[in-house]
Amino acid sequence: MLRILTAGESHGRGLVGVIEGLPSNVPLKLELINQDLRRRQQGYGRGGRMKIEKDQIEVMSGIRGGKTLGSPISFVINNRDYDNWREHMDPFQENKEERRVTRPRPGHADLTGQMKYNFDDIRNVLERSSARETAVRTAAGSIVKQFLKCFNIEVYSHVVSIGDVQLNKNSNMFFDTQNSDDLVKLIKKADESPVRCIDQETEAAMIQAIDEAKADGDSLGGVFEVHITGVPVGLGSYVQWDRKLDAKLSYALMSIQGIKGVEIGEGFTNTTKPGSQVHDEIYHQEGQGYHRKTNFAGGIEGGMSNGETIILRCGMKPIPTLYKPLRTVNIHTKEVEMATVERSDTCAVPAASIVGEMVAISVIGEEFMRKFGGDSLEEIMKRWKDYI
Ligand SMILES: Cc1cc2nc3c(=O)[nH]c(=O)nc-3n(C[C@H](O)[C@H](O)[C@H](O)COP(=O)(O)O)c2cc1C
Ligand SMILES: C=C(O[C@@H]1CC(C(=O)O)=C[C@@H](OP(=O)(O)O)[C@H]1O)C(=O)O
Repeated sequence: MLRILTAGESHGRGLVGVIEGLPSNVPLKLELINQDLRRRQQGYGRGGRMKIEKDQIEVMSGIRGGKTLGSPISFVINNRDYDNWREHMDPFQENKEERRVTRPRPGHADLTGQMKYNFDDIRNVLERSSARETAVRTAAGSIVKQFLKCFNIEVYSHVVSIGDVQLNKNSNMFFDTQNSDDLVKLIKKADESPVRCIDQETEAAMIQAIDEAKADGDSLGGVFEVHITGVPVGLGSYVQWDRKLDAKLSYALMSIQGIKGVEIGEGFTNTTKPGSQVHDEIYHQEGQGYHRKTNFAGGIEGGMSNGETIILRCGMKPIPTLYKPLRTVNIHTKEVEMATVERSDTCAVPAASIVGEMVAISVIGEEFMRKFGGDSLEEIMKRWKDYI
């Protein structure tokens, strides 16, 4: 079992992560983890906080001499912003009453969290509900990513829509496995671009949409796509509902702050077509084995990976904090007021696409361990080679 736990408040001292269940002897480069942390911090539409933070992993246990020990890996990511928030975070502060956050933001965890945990200060909710937590899941996923790279499994993502600006459907949605290498090249290139879109013209329109939303004090959501290549046939299972790979991936992706929809392959488009145009025909060739020429299923059939690229699409709602705030109710006076304006992102879809990669690859890691699991990398490698 591969398990990942996170802890930490957005403006507290820092964040903590624990990963348990990785085998020993996996070579890990901290620079690659820091690179993924940097990728998550970038993306057009982010607010002032990302100029303050320079996320870096500080390993506390589980790695020695650049390799995993098989023991729990624990690590810390510091919040540089803590120095600016010490007084707000101190429960014995002076002016405590005045500093309380009392005007819940529609769309955030504020109101329900305050009622559920019986707080008189919404800061107690927003500190943990914040997507700052995704820095830890990114670092953890990046570690799992390095493990799976030993087995030629890789993960990519790109943004397919921001607000109502969409990537032309024909350019990537009707994914043809024969052209997958070309698409991967495009997606890798998009990693460098501000919105992470594979088409430059669409990218420019997305940037404009974000700029306009920012100028209006508004926010935008959108859709990103995650591709996982090299996944062997048979991760996940049809034998029990909670072992299905599509269900596990959806669960993990849905847990990312702001994600409200998950689609596997052409899930929704397929609902509008007859079966003859939807199901991927099966071929066999010496050397290549079984394969498909289309991938409308997104690499998963019957709750199991079928050997094709796994394609996942996530819909993110617009950011709840608005500089032109919505109407709300003060939790102390019950008077109508405008919602709290905390410093905020305008659009975090490009950033969320990196988190999507990392939580998806973590699920693949967990299922990979379930199928080929062993105590050392060498032991797992033997089992994997034998199976392949
Ligand atoms: C990378 C990332 C950055 C985010 N930045 C903000 C932000 O700056 N302001 C904000 O109000 N919400 C932001 N969110 C979204 C909120 O965290 C999220 O909407 C909130 O926790 C409520 O959860 P829910 O939308 O899943 O219901 C961000 C989400 C992600 C993934
Ligand atoms: C800190 C991060 O994202 C934060 C997520 C977030 C929210 O409400 O989810 C609100 C903002 O926090 P702050 O008010 O400190 O600027 C974002 O910056 C991060 O991604 O590392």
